[in-house]
This record gives sequence, C-alpha cells and structure tokens, in this order.
Amino acid sequence: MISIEEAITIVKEHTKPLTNHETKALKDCLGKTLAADVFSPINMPPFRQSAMDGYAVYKHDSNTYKIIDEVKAGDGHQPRLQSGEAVRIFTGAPVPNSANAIIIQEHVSIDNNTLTANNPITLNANIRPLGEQTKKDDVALKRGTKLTPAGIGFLTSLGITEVMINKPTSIALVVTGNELAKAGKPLKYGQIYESNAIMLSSALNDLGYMNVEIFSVEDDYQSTYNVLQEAISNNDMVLVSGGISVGDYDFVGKALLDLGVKQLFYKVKQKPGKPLFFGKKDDTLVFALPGNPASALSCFYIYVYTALQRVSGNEHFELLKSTAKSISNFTKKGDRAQFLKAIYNNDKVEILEGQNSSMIHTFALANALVYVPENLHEIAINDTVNVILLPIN
Ligand SMILES: Nc1nc2c(c(=O)[nH]1)N[C@H]1C(S)=C(S)[C@@H](COP(=O)(O)OP(=O)(O)OC[C@H]3O[C@@H](n4cnc5c(N)ncnc54)[C@H](O)[C@@H]3O)O[C@H]1N2
Ligand code: MOO
Repeated sequence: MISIEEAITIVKEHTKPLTNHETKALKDCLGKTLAADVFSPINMPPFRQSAMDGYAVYKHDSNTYKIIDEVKAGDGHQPRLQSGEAVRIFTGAPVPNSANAIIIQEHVSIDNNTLTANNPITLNANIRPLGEQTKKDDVALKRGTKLTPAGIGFLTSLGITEVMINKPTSIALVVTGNELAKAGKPLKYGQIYESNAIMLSSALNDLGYMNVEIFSVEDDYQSTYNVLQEAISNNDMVLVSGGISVGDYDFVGKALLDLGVKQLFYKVKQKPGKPLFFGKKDDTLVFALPGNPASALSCFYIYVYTALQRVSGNEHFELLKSTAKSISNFTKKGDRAQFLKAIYNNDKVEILEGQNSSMIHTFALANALVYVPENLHEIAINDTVNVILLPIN
C-alpha cells in the first residue's frame, strides 16, 4: 500500500495534456483551456490614451495655458499643440502627440480660454502609454490558461474572436453493483439507490467537464469486462465506481488487468478510499473508485481532479490548501491518513460528525476536507490543521 503523496506523484507523472485541439469562437470558450499561446494583434491601448477628464498640455515654464481645442473619447482628430497650449480632454480620448501631460480638471482654474494649473505638472501624468497593457505581437495569454470571464474580456479587447482550445475531455462513468436501484422506483429488500453516477457526473459538470457518458453494470465478470472495454476504447478517462475491493463479486480489478490496463497503483494508505486503483491503457486514464459514496467523492477530488487539470493543460492548477484552527475534537482510529469532511470559514474549521465512508450526508454540508496525516492521531480544539478547499461552485 502506498502513501497519499506517492499516489499523487504517480497521478501527476502519468497525466499529460491531451493533444486534440480545435478552433472555437471565443464567446463559447468560458472555462476552456488555451491549447496555444495567443499573440496580440494590436498594441493595447492602441493610442496614447487619457486616463482622466481634464486638460492635455504642452508643458512650459509658466502655469498658464491657452485652450485651443477639445478631444473626447472616440474622436479621430489630432490637434497640434505649441508650447504653452492645452486642449480640453476626456477619459479614454486619444492624447495629441504634441501633449506631454494631462492635468485633471479639479486641479485647474479656467478663465475663458485660459487655464491656470494649481499644482506643479508632472510630465506624462495621466497618460496611458501606447501598448502599456500589451504590445503588438507579444503573448497576450499563454497556452494552458483557463479562460475566465476576465480572460475572454481581455482577448476581446485585443480584437480576437477565435482561439485554439483543447477538445473537451471525454469521460466514461461506469457504475457497478447488483444492489443498485434507480431513484424514483420502490426499493426491494437488499437494494439501495444508486447515487454515485449522478454525484460524480455533477462533480465533473461543476468543473466544466460536460462530455460524460454513464454506463451501469451488474457484478458479473463478463459484463464488467465488456462494458469497461467499450468505455476505455472510446474515452480519454474512465471512472469506475465500486467492485474494486477484494470480495468474490468485485470484478473490476481483474477485468481491467485482463483488458491490458497497466496498473500504476492499487490501494492507498488513506481513509476513505483505500482500494483506489489508477491505471492507463494507451492514452486512456482509468480510476477505479471505491464504491462507498464518500470514498468515491474523496478520491475524485484528491486524485481525479488533479488528473483532469493536467489532461486539460492546466498543469499549475492545484487544489487550494490552507491551515485553520479546529473548532472540533477528533480522534483517529487506525494508522491510515484521513480526509475529514469539514466546514471551513474565516481560518476556522469544523470537523463534521458522520465520517464513515458509506455516509454522504456530511459531504453534502462540507466545503473542505481536513487532512490528518498518518502519524497524527488526535485533533484538539484550537489545534492548527491542514485544510483542502473543495473545488465546488
Ligand atoms: N475484506 C475486506 N473488505 C473490504 C475492504 C478490505 O480491505 N478488506 N475494504 C473496504 C473498503 S475500505 C472499501 S472503501 C470498500 C470498497 O469496496 P468496492 O469498491 O468494491 O465497492 P462496493 O463493494 O461495490 O461498494 C461499497 C459500498 O458502497 C455502496 N455503493 C456502491 N456503489 C454505489 C453507488 N453507485 N451508489 C451508492 N452506493 C454505492 C455499496 O452498496 C456498498 O455498501 O470495500 C471494503 N471492504
Ligand atoms: O477506504 Mo474505505 O473508503 O475506508 O471505506
């Protein structure tokens, strides 16, 4: 059994950005990752731009200036100033080449066409230089940048309408178990409602992964083999739920190995999620997540999230981590490291009741996991603990 740190290192080592790219309209690229550097086709700002409402002057030794013209935002004309002359100007307007400072209107006195500056004038004050933000042909945003609303706004401000992005990652979710019934139907004795598929597909959708296909399979070797074969051959990533432990009806591990999936690790010294499997067939990544709902979701956030970010080219995206003061006591049983469902708020963290792997109600309230390393056994109120913030919207 390997440690959590070793398992995360193996996941990182074996995940690389997908090479399927496409050109798409920028307006449809929110949350998508750039597959190539984007170069700026223009200087931004494209002209010397006034940052304030006031007067553009050609500075001279006296503090009085003759006002000769006006330039407002959007104007295309370019008055030519002589030393000692000024033009009325407004925020966003092009600054005439011959002007070398802008005085804000609060700092002048006006008498007809004569302006008196009330303070000393600093050269180039309140002028946004040409290309101050981005220079023509410079890299505006690098490959691997995830497009946020600001990113889309920024590229549009450069006149860009299309970008090259990574194609959506295709993901199969394979849910195993004879005991699973569909919510909405009456439960027979021995059955439980199947909930991992919608939980994991919601977690994927929440992170922007929409290309998700769900398969269900009974605890039968041949069916498991067939469904996994189809899922692996048609997808970039396969997530399996359940059937990965050591019981007589846990067929996932055997089927994956028989299908030629290379095992990169199986079993991590952690709770929940001990029997986690990670493997690869050609370029398809396979995670077999333990079926207990809290185990499946913990493994999703700790390992699958990391893999997804790298597959999408966001290799620098990591889960946000912090430290916080515990407002709860906790005693750990056993020597596995543990992830505890918790509520983090203002540098304090509450460890929730009901941490069993089979229980999902506390996950429904949690916004964080407290990480308890192998060698830590007790958490007391006011102890500083490590917190992982869940990437949930
Ligand atoms: N003898 C041993 N038994 C078990 C061990 C072990 O080391 N030795 N490990 C335990 C641990 S830890 C875990 S975690 C589980 C993982 O088992 P599986 O991955 O094989 O999962 P299943 O047995 O299929 O299911 C476990 C549990 O979760 C429920 N489940 C499964 N799928 C769903 C679903 N889609 N929606 C809702 N609930 C689901 C299932 O009914 C079981 O109760 O193994 C332990 N056993
Ligand atoms: O590792 Mo299991 O996920 O404890 O129940």
